[in-house]
Formats: sequence, C-alpha cells, structure tokens
Amino acid sequence: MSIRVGILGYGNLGKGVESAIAQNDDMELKAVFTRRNPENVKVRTAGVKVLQADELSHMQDELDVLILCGGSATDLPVQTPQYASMYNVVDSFDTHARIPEHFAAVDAAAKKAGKVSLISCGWDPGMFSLNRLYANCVLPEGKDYTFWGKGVSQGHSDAVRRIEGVKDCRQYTIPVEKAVEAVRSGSNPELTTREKHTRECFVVAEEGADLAKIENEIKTMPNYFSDYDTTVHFITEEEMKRDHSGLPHGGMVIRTGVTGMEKEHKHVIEYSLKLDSNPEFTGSVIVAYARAVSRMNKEGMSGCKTVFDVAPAYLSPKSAEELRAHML
Ligand SMILES: NC(=O)C1=CN([C@@H]2O[C@H](COP(=O)(O)OP(=O)(O)OC[C@H]3O[C@@H](n4cnc5c(N)ncnc54)[C@H](OP(=O)(O)O)[C@@H]3O)[C@@H](O)[C@H]2O)C=CC1
Ligand SMILES: N[C@@H](C[C@H]1CC(C(=O)O)=NO1)C(=O)O
Repeated sequence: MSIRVGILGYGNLGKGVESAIAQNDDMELKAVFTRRNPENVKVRTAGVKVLQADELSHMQDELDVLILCGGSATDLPVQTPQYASMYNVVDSFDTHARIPEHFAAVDAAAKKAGKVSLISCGWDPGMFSLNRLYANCVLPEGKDYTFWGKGVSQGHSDAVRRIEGVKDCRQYTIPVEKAVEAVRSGSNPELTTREKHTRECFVVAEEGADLAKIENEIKTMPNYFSDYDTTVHFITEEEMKRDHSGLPHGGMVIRTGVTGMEKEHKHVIEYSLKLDSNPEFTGSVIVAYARAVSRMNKEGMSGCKTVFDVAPAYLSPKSAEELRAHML
C-alpha cells in the first residue's frame, strides 16, 4: 500500500517535493493544496488534483502525510501547528533561532491529535544538523564550521519576497574565502557570523515602491540579514528571468578535533553538498522523512520530532534485512 501524500503550498519547494515523490515507488501524490485559486496553479503530475487549502479540513482519511511547503518567515509558523492537529506533517522550517518555539507549538498540536510532526527538515536545518551532531559526539574536543554557497537561499529569498513592495527576490549566500581557507588550514579560527558569509539580494520591486525602505528592511531583518554584510540590487523582471532562473546551492559542515591522551592526533570530519537544485534536493530529503513519519505514527508514535529523533532505518524503503545485507 503506497504512502498517500498531500502537498500544501506549490512554490519552488512544493515542485521539488512533487518531483521527489515521482522518484519513490512507495509514495503516491494524492493532491496539491494551495491558498490561491486552484485554477491558476498547474501541477506536472498527471491525474493529481489541485484543491483549495480549505479542503484539508476533511481529508484526514485520504492522506497519510501532509508536506508543508510554505515559507518559514510567515507561512509555517501558522500552518504547521494548524495542520499538525489534523495530519502527520513534515515542514522545512529554517528560522534557526525560532526552532524551539516552533517545536513547542507543533508538539502540543501533534500530541493532542495523536499524530507525528517532523519540523525543520531539509539540509540546513536537516542533513547538516545531523552531521554537526554526529561530528560533535565523535570528536568531543574540537570546533565546528558551517559554510553555505555560493548559492540561492530559499528561506532568505522567501523572507525578502514578504516585504511590502517586493515582487520577486533571489538571495545569494557567499562564503568569505579567507574564512574558508583559515578553517581548511587547521588553524581553528574564531569567526563571527559576519566574517563567514556575505549576502547579495537581487530584487524586483513593485511599480512605485519605496526602494530605500525595502533595502533598509532587508538589511535590518533579524534572524536573516542583520548579522551579515548585505548588498541589495534592484533589477527588472526580464533581468531576473534572464540572469537568476536557477536555484543552485550547496555548502559544507567541517569539524576539526583531537584525540589521544596528549591530544596528539588531529582529525577532520567534512560533509559537503553541491546542489543543482536547492528545492529538488530539499524535496528529496523531505520525502524520505515523510516515509519515516508515516511509519512512526503507524507504530503508535505521536508528537513533534526533528531529524535527531528519527532512526535512519525509518527513512529507507528497504527492509531491515535488506539494509543489514547491503548497507552495513
Ligand atoms: N531546511 C532547509 O534546508 C530548507 C528549507 N527551505 C524552506 O522552504 C521554504 C519555501 O521556499 P520556496 O518554496 O522557495 O518559497 P516560494 O516563495 O516558492 O513558496 C512559498 C509559498 O508561496 C506561495 N507561492 C508560490 N508561488 C507563488 C506565486 N507565484 N504567487 C503567489 N504565491 C505563491 C505558495 O503557497 P500557496 O500555493 O498556498 O499560494 C508556496 O507554498 C523557505 O521559506 C525555506 O524556509 C528551503 C530550502 C531548504
Ligand atoms: N534553509 C536554507 C538552506 C541552507 C542555505 C542557507 C543560506 O544560504 O543561508 N542556510 O541554510 C534555504 O532555505 O535554502
């Protein structure tokens, strides 16, 4: 029996989840839900209905997991607790500083409903979080570094699109080469947030918008831009389509640490990603965790989880015996 999946929110990530479901034979996309007029939203999977989000109030018997693909800045803080009270859900919430409060709100709803919610799924937070945890547990004496890009952060681009007067945005995250070199040299540098990355925004503004006000709102935005040196360029829709149609990204987690009674031996753990499509890769991570969430709820689990709480075997379509035979 296939795992029956719904998608709420059909943007970059929603499309990425759609393509990921098509690559997993045990998953079936039942419907895409949108807050817009469904007639204006065209999906690429034959036979999949597009429904108004309100329809979700009565489809609990038709879906095993609902994947929430809204924006972290303003959509998911409302949508995830709302739908955690009705469905097993997975979201990609990535406002790191606010994950604890998001977890608490979702956990209360999921526990009351007897459902499983998995929040902050993707690659950062997500796969990078897991690798930071593994590396810290294996090398307790050491230092962590995370670098992203150069690439398009969907979370930061979404946050800028929510500003009044902004029609579209691509935000590029750029690692500071000097900082990467210092880390790779093994000198274990102390680096501030500002010393590790810069941010560059390409913005299409609405006709007559106050550009100075938009630039200031971007640069002072807490959790997203206020701790970074940020450059803002205003461009036309044509330039956006011509020069910024891709959504590549990537990055790496590095931990350098020491072992031995005299701390005489140095080790480096590195996990890196090179992504042609940030949303498609993120969608693939999310779909694997949607499989886990469905299974965990069927085993009687409920409440909010993060990637730290999910045993890896739950992610795989392979049986425990196959995993032991082929992946150990
Ligand atoms: N944890 C991680 O590693 C990652 C997390 N993310 C998260 O994913 C979130 C979503 O990113 P992304 O999909 O790029 O954001 P988008 O702006 O593409 O989509 C966000 C929502 O906006 C609505 N929307 C999409 N297109 C339009 C349109 N043309 N007109 C009006 N509304 C539209 C959709 O909702 P509706 O259909 O209801 O209108 C959609 O769910 C980010 O905020 C980020 O936080 C992304 C990548 C990695
Ligand atoms: N959550 C990020 C995924 C990575 C990329 C990133 C950044 O460039 O700041 N932080 O985390 C996204 O929305 O793309």
